[in-house]
Amino acid sequence: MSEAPRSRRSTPWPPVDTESPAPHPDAPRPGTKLAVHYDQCFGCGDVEGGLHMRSTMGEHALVHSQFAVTEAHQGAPGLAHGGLLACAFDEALGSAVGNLLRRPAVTGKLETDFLRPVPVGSTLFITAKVDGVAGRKLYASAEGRLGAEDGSVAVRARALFVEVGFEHFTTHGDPDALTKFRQTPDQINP
Ligand SMILES: CCCCCCCC/C=C\CCCCCCCC(=O)SCCNC(=O)CCNC(=O)[C@H](O)C(C)(C)COP(=O)(O)OP(=O)(O)OC[C@H]1O[C@@H](n2cnc3c(N)ncnc32)[C@H](O)[C@@H]1OP(=O)(O)O
Repeated sequence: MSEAPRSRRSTPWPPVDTESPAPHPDAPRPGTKLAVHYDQCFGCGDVEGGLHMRSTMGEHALVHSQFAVTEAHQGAPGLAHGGLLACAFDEALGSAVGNLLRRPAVTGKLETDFLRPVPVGSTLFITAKVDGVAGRKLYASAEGRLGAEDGSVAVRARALFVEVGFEHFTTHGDPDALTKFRQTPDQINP
């Protein structure tokens, strides 16, 4: 297959003036395996049929995540479903934002570029970073490589996360589940 285009993007990123993302003093050190942020999370939790993603804090404020594509993740025969790939990137990007900035945030916008097919049986190595902060708006981007950290780029994504107060989750979510969530060791607990 010919080399995929380096970029199919024409719009600047981040799309607004931002400040450099200063990692939180309690951000995990490089080499730290990142904890499951919520055991019922479809992305990283121990959920049947979930993505079971695992992430590690890397050097230079990069977060490395792996998504092992199984038969349960198919769209076309033998190939990963694009929506599930977007989900994997939502998780990887959210993990970068949550762990580096330690600010509760939700995905406001998520865009993906699918550059190469991702086969069942492959592992996508996703590297995510926070690109900039503008008040509550937290911009992050990621790329996913096939089979190895230096494999071919198959997917790129970028996202806007919006910082929210914990009332976001109590108002719109399940307060009992949130109570359980906040009892998770090392969780963000303002
Ligand atoms: C998740 C737990 C986190 C807890 C912390 C643990 C961390 C642990 C570590 C890590 C693991 C995390 C891994 C998880 C990964 C998965 C995350 C998800 O799946 S999140 C679920 C999907 N997303 C939603 O359900 C949002 C639904 N939307 C909303 O609730 C609202 O629309 C919200 C909060 C996003 C914004 O609403 P407003 O009323 O608070 O604020 P307004 O004024 O509308 O927006 C604020 C600014 O953002 C811009 N904005 C908002 N959405 C935008 C968009 N789509 N495009 C462009 N700009 C947008 C606006 O234009 C505004 O900008 P201007 O301040 O005026 O400059």
